[in-house]
Amino acid sequence: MASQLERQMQELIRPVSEQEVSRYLRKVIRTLGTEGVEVRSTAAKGKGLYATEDFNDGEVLLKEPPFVAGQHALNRSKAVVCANCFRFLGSVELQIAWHLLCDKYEGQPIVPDINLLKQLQASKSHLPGSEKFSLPAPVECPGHCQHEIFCSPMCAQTAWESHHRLLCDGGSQSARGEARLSGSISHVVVPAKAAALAAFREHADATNDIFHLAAKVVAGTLLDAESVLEQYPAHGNETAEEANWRALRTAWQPIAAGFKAIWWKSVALPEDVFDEDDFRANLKDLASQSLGLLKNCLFDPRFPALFCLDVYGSIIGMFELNNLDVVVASPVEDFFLMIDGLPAASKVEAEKLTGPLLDALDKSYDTPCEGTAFYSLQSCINHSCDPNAQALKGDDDIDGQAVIVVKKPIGKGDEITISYIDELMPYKQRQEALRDYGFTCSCKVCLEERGTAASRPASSMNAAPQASSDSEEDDEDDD
Ligand SMILES: C[S@@+](CC[C@H](N)C(=O)[O-])C[C@H]1O[C@@H](n2cnc3c(N)ncnc32)[C@H](O)[C@@H]1O
Repeated sequence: MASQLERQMQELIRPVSEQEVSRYLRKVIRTLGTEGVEVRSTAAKGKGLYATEDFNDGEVLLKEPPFVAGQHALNRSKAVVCANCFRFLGSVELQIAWHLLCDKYEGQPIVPDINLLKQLQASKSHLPGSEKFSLPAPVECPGHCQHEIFCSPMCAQTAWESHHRLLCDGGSQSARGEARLSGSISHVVVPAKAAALAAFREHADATNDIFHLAAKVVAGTLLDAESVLEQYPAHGNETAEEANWRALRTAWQPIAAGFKAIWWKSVALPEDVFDEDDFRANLKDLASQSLGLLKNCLFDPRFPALFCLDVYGSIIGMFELNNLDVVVASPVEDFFLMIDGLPAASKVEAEKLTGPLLDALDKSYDTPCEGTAFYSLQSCINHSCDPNAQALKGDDDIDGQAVIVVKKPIGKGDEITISYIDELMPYKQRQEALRDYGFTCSCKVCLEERGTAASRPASSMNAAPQASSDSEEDDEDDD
């Protein structure tokens, strides 16, 4: 007979009822204040986002902050951003100096003048015209750690309450056990926990950024479960274990509503991998290492099911199947464009200072903030190769919100679709790219193109994705 832990684990990873999902997503829509959309399910595609009113070309139909998100590890040396909303911080000077001080060639910084960079970083030196690009001053993490900074006390508090309270190593203060902040899961970070957090972070940085997001989900679920227990402690005949399980199931709702599959079972097999069992076993092993390190920092005996490997695998699988890239344009790019557009005499003068910096930044002068995020509502939008909407940011969108813009008129009742891939690719490449999402596209364009292929003479037939033929003839046909 399955143990209680096994039963709880199975319950967390199984798909939940449509009613439960709808209830949760209606709450998300209400909280966002979004109008004109609803989530519905169909047998063919599962959940989808539908219009409940007409939308015109160019209208923004959804703006949604991430449920969980993170800046890519490699991008952290290029862009100093708010760890909660991804706005660029400080000043253009800080951004340029940080980027150039982090850029290394054979262990040495590639910099024109290291003293100048340090002065720019400390706001002791200024670049001409930079005041036109004012950025929010960095706000320290409430737990005084060095890993996360924010654009405002509100962002700091949001991150703190949603996950960071458990993932903060609290800098020197709390390492000595002095920091006491809101909430009853203690934030006293003893050196052993700080070391365990560092080991987890190091492993995620070296292997897969997605583990950072998974850790935020685990931490957030623990904090939510704790808060459910505080508000609704065990009552009547309920045992403490039953109350803990009730609290965990309630806290798990946002993840339960996400489209999921276990990571190592669902990732598409890369074309150059021939030993599938070995490939999947390696991914599972990687997730197991990461979970082991996370347990060293966060394990809570009240909620053991949250630390089962399959549960961790389904959180990661949820990102794999739903993630949207976070891209926020850099103000540094606009700054150099402004310098370039100055009247000739001022430009010559300004470039005495900015020219060597631009040369040193070279092609990466316009590097945006890059990361990855899971959005509760945006992740319900299905794919079409002829989409009526797109994820598209405007000049005002200077944070990590998902912005979905209407691409062609949408009528009341229509399904809202975006393209997960470059929809201009030929049929076969599109299906290949969609393998990562685990489905064969049945949008109107694909059905038509499949029909065309099926009606061609056998000798020149374009292979449907399942029949995958790699011959050159097929490739040419696709074009
Ligand atoms: C980001 S989710 C979209 C929401 C999803 N339908 C759900 O139930 O949560 C992506 C998944 O939706 C399904 N899907 C999206 N677009 C589809 C399409 N055009 N045809 C068939 N399935 C699709 C696939 O299972 C895909 O892996």
